[in-house]
Amino acid sequence: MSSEEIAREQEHLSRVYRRFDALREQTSSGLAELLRASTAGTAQARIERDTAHVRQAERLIQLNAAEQGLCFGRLDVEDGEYRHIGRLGILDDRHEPLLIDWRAPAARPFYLATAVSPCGVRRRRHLRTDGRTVVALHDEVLDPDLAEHAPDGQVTGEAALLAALNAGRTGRMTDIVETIQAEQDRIIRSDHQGILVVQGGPGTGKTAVALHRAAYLLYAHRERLARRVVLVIGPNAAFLRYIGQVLPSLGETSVLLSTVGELYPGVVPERTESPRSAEIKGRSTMAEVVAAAVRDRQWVPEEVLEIDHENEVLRLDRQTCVRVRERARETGLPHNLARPLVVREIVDVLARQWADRIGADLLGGPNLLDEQDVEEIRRELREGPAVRAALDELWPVLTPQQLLADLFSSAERIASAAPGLSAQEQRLLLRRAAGGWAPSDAPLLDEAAELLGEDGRAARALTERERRERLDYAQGVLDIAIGSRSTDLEEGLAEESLSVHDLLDAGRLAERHEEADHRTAVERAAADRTWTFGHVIVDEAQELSEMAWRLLMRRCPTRSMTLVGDVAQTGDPAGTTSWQRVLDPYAAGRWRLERLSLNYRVPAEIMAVAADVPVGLDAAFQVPRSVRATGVHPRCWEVRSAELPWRLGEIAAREAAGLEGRRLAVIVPEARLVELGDAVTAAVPTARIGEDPQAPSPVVVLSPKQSKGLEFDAVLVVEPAGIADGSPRGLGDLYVALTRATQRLDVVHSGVLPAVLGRLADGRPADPADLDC
Ligand SMILES: Nc1ncnc2c1ncn2[C@@H]1O[C@H](COP(=O)(O)OP(=O)(O)OP(=O)(O)O)[C@@H](O)[C@H]1O
Repeated sequence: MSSEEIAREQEHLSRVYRRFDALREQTSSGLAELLRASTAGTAQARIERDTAHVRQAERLIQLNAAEQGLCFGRLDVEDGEYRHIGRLGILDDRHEPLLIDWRAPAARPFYLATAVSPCGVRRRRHLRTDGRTVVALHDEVLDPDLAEHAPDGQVTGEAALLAALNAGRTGRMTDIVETIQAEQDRIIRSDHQGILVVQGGPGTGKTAVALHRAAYLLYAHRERLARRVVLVIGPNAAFLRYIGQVLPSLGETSVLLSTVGELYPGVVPERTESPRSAEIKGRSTMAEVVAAAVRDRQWVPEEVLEIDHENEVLRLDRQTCVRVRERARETGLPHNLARPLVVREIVDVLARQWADRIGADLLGGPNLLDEQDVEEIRRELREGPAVRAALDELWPVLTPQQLLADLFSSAERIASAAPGLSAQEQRLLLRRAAGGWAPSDAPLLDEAAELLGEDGRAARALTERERRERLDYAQGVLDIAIGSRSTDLEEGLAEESLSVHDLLDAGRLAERHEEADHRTAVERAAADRTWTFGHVIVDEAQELSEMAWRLLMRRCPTRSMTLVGDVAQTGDPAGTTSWQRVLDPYAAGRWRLERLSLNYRVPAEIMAVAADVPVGLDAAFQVPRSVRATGVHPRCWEVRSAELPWRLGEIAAREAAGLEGRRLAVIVPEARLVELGDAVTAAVPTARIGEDPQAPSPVVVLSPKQSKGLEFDAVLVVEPAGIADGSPRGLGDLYVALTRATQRLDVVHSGVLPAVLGRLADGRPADPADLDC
């Protein structure tokens, strides 16, 4: 590329940055002014100031995020005009576009135009920058006339893409705004309103597409989505850390990243459990089990319930209790909300019994007590400890935590609530009441919360008490103000002058002292179980259980969702191998399936080895086509079974020594994670077992499940047969393990290789041509 051309681009880039700096300065001083502004004023004025504050702060975040690689492309269009494309839109002083946001319609041809279908584009240019300096240009000439005269005959095609794909991995996913491909762009900007499912093999950019779709939707529907927040669900904490920087780097903060297990506010899922019990708890039939567990707590005595009252005994017979229980159930109210009815009816029965006894006319006349007396008896009974204890037995107030802890710690309760489970399955649910929660509990807690209902009375009482306290305080302030009024004023004058009371009553003063909720929408969404999100994105969606889907659907009644996954990679026994089975119950006929077919992560040589694995699962699977080959073929090491740990350590140490800042994952059968992990860490002290969600290490030892969604420069897959046989979905796990590498794959085994790795077993170097590269 000629140096004049680079100089011309540099001139434009410098102009863009000058304007960018001015905008940032303006935004940050506007923000500082808002912060300095007094906190006085009407509630309305405060709301307006808070809104302006949030807007300015968001704008500043967007500007800061966009600084690196601010402008990355240029489109030359047919009328001789050109547009620069970047991370955000910037206008000059005369409101002419200096830079177009990558999400704006005018930028779209940058991602879609091809030589066959140029979309009015003559040339697409990628700018490579270092800080604020243009260092290289890559042109793609889409107009045949122009191509003939292109300088140095440069038609660089996919140079920017390949540069991005060949770069070393840092343990943090980066955005792909500069190189989004046409099939990805179509999904990112899809205007489908309901559930969009993106099915694609490993490395096809599903995660990248999902995150860029979130950024696009926030751009296109900012008002609605920023208020309601976008929820992004990932499989585990390490994965969320891996993707955590992508949306902030695009200036988007109205996004909550979470696992399903963390979606029940206040519960941190730390308990480990077997995949088998997680699978049982993930079944949709568990909704019925939870409902039955609630019903089981609505107790009636076998014959009579006796209640001590003032040294006498009141009696509730079974029939009465059954009648009250049925009436409460018939209301259709959640359990806790139906309790007042139960209390009312039971107390009434007892009060009448007591009144009959103490108000009886010994001469046989009518009862001597009037309705007021009976009302007094009701009040006394309601407050009596014995009656309260009886009510707690008949219809206790329950929290979801209490309900499930009681259920899972009692074989008897499990047997009663889950008669459909075999005795062995019931045993798998049994556990100690203490010990916290597992990820599979969150959907059950949520289900229980729906059935129990929040008992809002306590919260309402608290709000009322706080309001009264504020009023009392305000009244006190006014009284002090009146008390301290000057006494020097002449009488007449004092009457005429306005008092504080005339200007402000206690109610309005109290309102001023009301604490504003300064939490962001994302913080509020995270703390609120009943929050409904503007859009929900689910990554590795094939792994979610039926119960997890029930929870997510409740959080998104509009069904505005993007689900990305690969049913060939399903590893969790609770997960699915059919989108239809998962979605039809919630949105039959209203979900759309899109496919991604190109593999950006895994080089052709590795895919040639991995390609037969999903075919072993289902012959209909289409393996994605790799966009690049590296010339590096996977290697296979056979070692003696007894020697595996130390030989693995030796191989890992050799690989680690040649990493040069790159990252290596050693993926082992889950059952041998600790044993083989120890062997690797003994040989490579910097290695870690399990990806650290806080900081990645250059060498990590992972189970296939832990490696899901992640990628590394080099991968060592250990004992593939152990992975394939390790669980009912073992082939899915093996496919995941084999497709994590961006550069090189090695396989270490002691036993026979699984048949699906035939190409590796043949010792034939994998041939990229097999994948139609
Ligand atoms: N258009 C693109 N430009 C540059 N890099 C891309 C592009 N598309 C995907 N990638 C890169 O390819 C790699 C794989 O992408 P991603 O993790 O999104 O794939 P995936 O389909 O979610 O994979 P898996 O199902 O195996 O987890 C990532 O490093 C991503 O940044």
